[in-house]
Amino acid sequence: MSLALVATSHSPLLHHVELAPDVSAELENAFEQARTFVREFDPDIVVNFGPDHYNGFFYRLMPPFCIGYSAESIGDYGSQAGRLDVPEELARELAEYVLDKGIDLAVSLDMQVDHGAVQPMEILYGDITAKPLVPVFLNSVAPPFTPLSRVRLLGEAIGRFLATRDEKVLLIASGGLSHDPPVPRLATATPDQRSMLLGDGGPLSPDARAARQQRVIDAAREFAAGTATIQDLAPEWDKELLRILASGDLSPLDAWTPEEMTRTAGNSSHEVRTWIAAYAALGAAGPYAVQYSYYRPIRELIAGFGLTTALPA
Ligand SMILES: O=C(O)CCc1cccc(O)c1O
Ligand SMILES: [Fe+2]
Repeated sequence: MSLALVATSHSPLLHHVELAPDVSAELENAFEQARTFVREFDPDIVVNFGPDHYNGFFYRLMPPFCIGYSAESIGDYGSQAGRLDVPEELARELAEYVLDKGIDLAVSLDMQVDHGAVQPMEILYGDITAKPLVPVFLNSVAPPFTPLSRVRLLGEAIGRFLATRDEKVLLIASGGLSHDPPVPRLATATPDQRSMLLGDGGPLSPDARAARQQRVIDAAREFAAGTATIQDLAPEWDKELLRILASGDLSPLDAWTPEEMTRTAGNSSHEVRTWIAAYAALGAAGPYAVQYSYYRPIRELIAGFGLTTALPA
């Protein structure tokens, strides 16, 4: 067994807004560093820690964690649609192992995933089917949230399972860091939004999807112009998180409450759960060292944008 990790923010706005040329070049350099890293590691399989934004998981039944035995990307914001190459047998063995260690999770025989799960594969490989991939969903937008200690334990159990395997495994985490894009929320939902959040009515109509995406694109333009009402990015919180993840000791995160995360870093800051799980998985196999670390708060993307790579030390 050997492990490697790429954790990166995602933002569908990458393809829908203009960035200053220097920021764009800097970001492209970060992506290129990650591409070189995965090319050199040359994984056999990917374990992909991703959130969802009410495209595959709804309040009709919202699990904290779910492993997909089979999965399909819905293709929102122009992301690549279609089935992922999920090794079903491995996904099942992983889910059984994690449950056996006392970490409750759901399984899906047909997981639907959105940009939040697939964008790193698009950035790294230009193809979401480039590697066999086991999708691990962590609820990161739909309160109530499980404590971070449970996220850490999920990651550790996955890391221990992977330590028993022969494959070279790339751990991918997707999301965060601080950010507060205008994703509909149950607490403030209109009746129509509430029905959408429940998952009633099936897939959004093309018009409804276009309207939903345009609302986020408009919010990003306003946020960059300084006129949006969404919560500001929290660079100090982001840097503290990156410091803790790089330290190899994730236990300080057990004291971070979901409420405080939301208050300080925004409703979608919970996407950092994917990073915590992936780093915990890497750490379960032994000491690690961060190889590359990029961070910049990018209002045009509505993201405290981070990208790190890490390897066993
Ligand atoms: O439309 C949505 O559901 C949210 C889109 C979105 C925007 C900025 C950063 C993100 O992480 C993100 O997911
Ligand atoms: Fe997201």
